[in-house]
Amino acid sequence: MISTQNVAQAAGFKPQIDYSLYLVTGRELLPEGMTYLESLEQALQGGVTVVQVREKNSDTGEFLKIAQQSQELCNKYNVPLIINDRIDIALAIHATGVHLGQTDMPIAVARSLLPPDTVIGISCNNPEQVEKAVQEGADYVGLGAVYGTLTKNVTGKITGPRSVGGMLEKLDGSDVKAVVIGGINSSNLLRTLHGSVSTTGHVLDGVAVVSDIVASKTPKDAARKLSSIVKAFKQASSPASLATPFSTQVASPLIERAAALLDVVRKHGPLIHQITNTVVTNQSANATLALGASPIMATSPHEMEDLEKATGALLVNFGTITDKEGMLQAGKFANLNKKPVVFDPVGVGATAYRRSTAKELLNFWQASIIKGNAAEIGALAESVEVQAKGVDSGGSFKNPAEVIRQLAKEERCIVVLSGVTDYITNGSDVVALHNGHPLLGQITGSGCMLGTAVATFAAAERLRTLEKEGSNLNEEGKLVSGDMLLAAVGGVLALTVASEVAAEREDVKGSGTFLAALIDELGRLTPEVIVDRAKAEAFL
Ligand SMILES: Cc1ncc(COP(=O)(O)OP(=O)(O)O)c(N)n1
Ligand SMILES: Cc1nc(C(=O)O)sc1CCOP(=O)(O)O
Repeated sequence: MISTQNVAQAAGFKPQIDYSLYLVTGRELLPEGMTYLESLEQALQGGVTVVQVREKNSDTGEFLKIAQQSQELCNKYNVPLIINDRIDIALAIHATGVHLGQTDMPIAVARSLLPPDTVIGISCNNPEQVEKAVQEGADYVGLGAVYGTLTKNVTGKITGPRSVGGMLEKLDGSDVKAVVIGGINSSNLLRTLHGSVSTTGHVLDGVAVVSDIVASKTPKDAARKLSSIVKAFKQASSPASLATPFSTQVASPLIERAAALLDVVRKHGPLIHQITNTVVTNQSANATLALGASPIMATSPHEMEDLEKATGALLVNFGTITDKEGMLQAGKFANLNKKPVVFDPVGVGATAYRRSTAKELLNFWQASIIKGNAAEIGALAESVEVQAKGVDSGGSFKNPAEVIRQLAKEERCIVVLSGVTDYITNGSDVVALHNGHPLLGQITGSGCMLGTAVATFAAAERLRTLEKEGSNLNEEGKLVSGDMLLAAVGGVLALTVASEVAAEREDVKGSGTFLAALIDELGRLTPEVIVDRAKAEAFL
């Protein structure tokens, strides 16, 4: 049977491949009772869009037979076939393409041997390799390994999604396509797609998978699940589906909508899971209750799978980092259950351990909102402008809006920079809020309570959006439903406005009575008071 791909090749055109779901075969992983061709056909029926035959332990004759059989099946489903490493096998079956590794035949030599319309892909593990692949005329790159995998002994570094952005940026201005590979499954796929974007907005064309499909007893279902996640992500991130940017809104409706989330908190009383530090656990829990939500301060990694199904949002505050495994698992399951994750990297600039832990966490799960003071944001942004003084900050940025914009693009999330003026960005629009009171600086943990308030409003914004939008395909493709910029603005305003009202009370004589009054005023706060007192400015 002749496929459309073969017809395009025969006419001398390079075939256009849909890389959305790229199956790399692995016969040694097949479950008992499942034949290779049965598994491949099911995978094709489930929505695999391109297949690579990868035979690491076969002699030439066996490889050729498997390649021919695979091609018959792929042609039946009009799916292109690529051969791993072996130019001779690709030539023998007129394959659509070959996939080369860094230590395989150079692209130029492979090109000289293959018909000009053959697609050539190459594995890359860092931006320099991607740059070289573009110069040498690759048609696509396989980036990885993005996570650890049992399928192959990976020699390069595990990139994590955060390093994929830097590699994708090297493809800007070229037609070279990109997939990620290594440890991808239906549980981490959406988070991987969301996190693997360059600061210039370059996204992946697809994902390559071996074991999640090949080792499955139901490869059709496995492929279908992966395929629907990729489709939903592509739909949600298409320009037409992206939310109206703030720059086309006026500031006051934004404040009104953010303040209105307080009513949603009180209507639903969402559970706010907080892994926080031992200094502030009690007052953060009381602040959560006062706002109308319900705190749970669990830390054990063993309960995160259950907990993140029930929670409204997760706050990871690593002020006393004693529960790293709990933090890793909590974020992973929050991403899986599409719950907002607020990260408060307390004192991240203070020690090398904190810096490496922050990187590890941000590579393992995707934060929806990062909140920190100038020193914390500076440390994450690798800026030398502001120094850490323990968990406090010394100095300020010359251009805070630019620092947080860049960090938001790199981390693919909302960034809140707290201080006398609080700055909030989604990577393009920046809101500055001038509320708050100096007494907030006189109590320990006011920054941690800010994280609590932001997480509470994030839970409310997600609930509000799901109530309004239901479960359409556009929401399915998002890691978290709702406008997390709005949530961050609401959470910051709730705490800072309540602090102003508390400080004005006659019974407040100093920081001790202020803390009690602050909890009271969080409980008495209304959306109207927030709107009346909000001092907001927008930098577009
Ligand atoms: C899509 C895709 N990306 C990367 C690889 C790995 O190829 P390589 O580096 O040649 O390693 P082996 O597959 O030969 O072990 C791939 N096969 N496919
Ligand atoms: C074939 C291959 N190449 C990799 C690379 O990093 O280049 S990782 C990998 C195996 C991917 O298998 P799984 O989807 O089962 O994790």
